[in-house]
Amino acid sequence: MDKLIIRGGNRLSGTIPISGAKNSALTLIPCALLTDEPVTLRNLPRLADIDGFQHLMTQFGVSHSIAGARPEDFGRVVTLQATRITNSTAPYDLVRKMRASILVLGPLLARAGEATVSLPGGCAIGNRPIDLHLKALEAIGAEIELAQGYVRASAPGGRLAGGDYDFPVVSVGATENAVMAAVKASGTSRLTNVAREPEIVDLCNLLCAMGAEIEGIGSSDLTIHGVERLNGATYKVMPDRIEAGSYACAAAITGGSVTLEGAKASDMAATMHALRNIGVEVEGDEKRVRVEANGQLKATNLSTAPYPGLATDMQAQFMSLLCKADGTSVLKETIFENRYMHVPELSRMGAHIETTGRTAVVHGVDELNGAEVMATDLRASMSLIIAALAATGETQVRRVYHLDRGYERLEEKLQLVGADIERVGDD
Ligand SMILES: CC(=O)N[C@H]1[C@@H](OP(=O)(O)OP(=O)(O)OC[C@H]2O[C@@H](n3ccc(=O)[nH]c3=O)[C@H](O)[C@@H]2O)O[C@H](CO)[C@@H](O)[C@@H]1O
Ligand SMILES: C=C(OP(=O)(O)O)C(=O)O
Repeated sequence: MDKLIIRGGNRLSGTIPISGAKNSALTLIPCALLTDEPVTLRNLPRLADIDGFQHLMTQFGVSHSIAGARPEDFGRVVTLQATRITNSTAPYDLVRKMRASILVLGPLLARAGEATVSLPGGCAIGNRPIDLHLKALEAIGAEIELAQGYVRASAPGGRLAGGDYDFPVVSVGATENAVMAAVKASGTSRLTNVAREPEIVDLCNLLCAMGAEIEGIGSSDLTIHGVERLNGATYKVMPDRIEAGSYACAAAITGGSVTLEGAKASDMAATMHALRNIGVEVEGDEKRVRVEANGQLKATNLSTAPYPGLATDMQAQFMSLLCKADGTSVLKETIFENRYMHVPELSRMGAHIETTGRTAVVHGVDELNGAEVMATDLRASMSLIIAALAATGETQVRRVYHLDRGYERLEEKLQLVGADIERVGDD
C-alpha cells in the first residue's frame, strides 16, 4: 500500500489545474442509462471512484470508450452507451466499495422499469441511510421492497407515473436519484426542499441537454415533466469546487500565493467567505480563483450546511488551517454525525482540538510537527496533508487509497507549486 511523505515548510506558489468534479461525474455517468444513444462526458477526472463507477456500468451492458485526452493530460473524454440494458442488478461487491453506486437506482428504474441494487451500508463518516432515496422514488410511483440486503424497485406497467415529494431533510444523493427517475416518468413530478448543490445543477443541465424538461434548476423546488425518450448528449463536467477549496487551504496554511486554474468562483462563495474571515485574500471569476496568504491566520467560527452553506466536504481542511490560526475557533458539523476522524491524527501532529458531539473547538498552535498518521476517509486524508505542508519535519500519511478516490494526481499538483511531497510503496 502506498504512503505519502511530506516535508513541511515550503511556501506554495504557482498554478494548480483543477479537475472535473468527482461528485458531479458520479451523477452524470449514470445518466447514460437513460438513453440508448451515446453520452459523451468531457473533463472526467481520473479517479478510483470514477473507474469503479465505469466498471459498475458495464454490469448493465453499458459500453464505454475513452478518447480525446492523452494519458499525460488532465481530464478524460469518455463516451458511454447503453444501447440495451442487459442486467439491472448492482451487486454488493461493487456497491460496498463505492457508496455513490446507489445513484444507478433511479435511472435503471426509469429505463428498465426495474432495478435491484445492494444497500450500500454505512461508512467512516456516518450511517448514511438511503431512506429518502426510497421514499422519493415511491412518491413518483415506484414499488420498493427490501430483501437480503438489496433494494428491489419496480415501476408498475414498466413506467413511473411521476408524483410529488417534499424532502424532510436536504439530501444530495436522494435528490439526484429522484431527478434521474422522474425525467422519464409518464407524468409531472414536483420535488420540494431538494438539494441545490452545483453538482445538482450540473446533473439537471446534462439531463436537459438530453431532452429532459426540468423547471426551477438551482432552486429548492423542481418541477419535472416526464418525457418518453431521452437522446444522447456531449457535456463537460463542472470543475471540482472541493478540490479547489482543498488546495486553497493548502496554499493558505503555507502563506502561499496560488492560482487555481479552472476553478469557478461562483460555486465557491462559502469557502471564499470563510477564507477571507481567516485573513486570506481570495478572489476569482468563472475561470480561476487566486489565493494570497501572508502567514497570519485568524481564528473564526464555521458551521457546515447544505449549499449555499459551507460544504461538509471542506470541514476537515478548514480544521487544519484553523489549527495554525491565532486564537480559538469553533467548528460545527451539521451534516454527518461522525466526521471528526481526523482529530486524533491532527492531535498527533501537535494540534489542540476538543470535540463534543458535533462541535470541535480548535485552539490555534504556533507549531505543528510531522508525524506518522493514518488517513481515515477522503477529506480527513486531505486535512492531514494540509497540516503536513505547514508542519516542522516529515509527515508520513498512510492509507493513501482514500485520497485516490477524490484527488486526481494529488502529489503531482502539489509538486507543481513547490511542495515537498512524494509517494512511496509502504513497507
Ligand atoms: C457522491 C456525492 O455526491 N457525495 C456527496 C453527497 O453525499 P450523499 O448524497 O450521500 O449525502 P446526502 O446529502 O444524502 O446526506 C446528507 C444527510 O442526509 C442524511 N440522509 C441522506 C439520505 C437519506 O436517504 N437519508 C438520510 O438521512 C445523511 O445521513 C446525511 O446526514 O453529499 C454530501 C453532503 O453534501 C457530501 O458530503 C458527499 O461528498
Ligand atoms: C464524502 C465524500 O464522498 P462520498 O459521498 O463518495 O463518500 C466526499 O467527497 O467527501
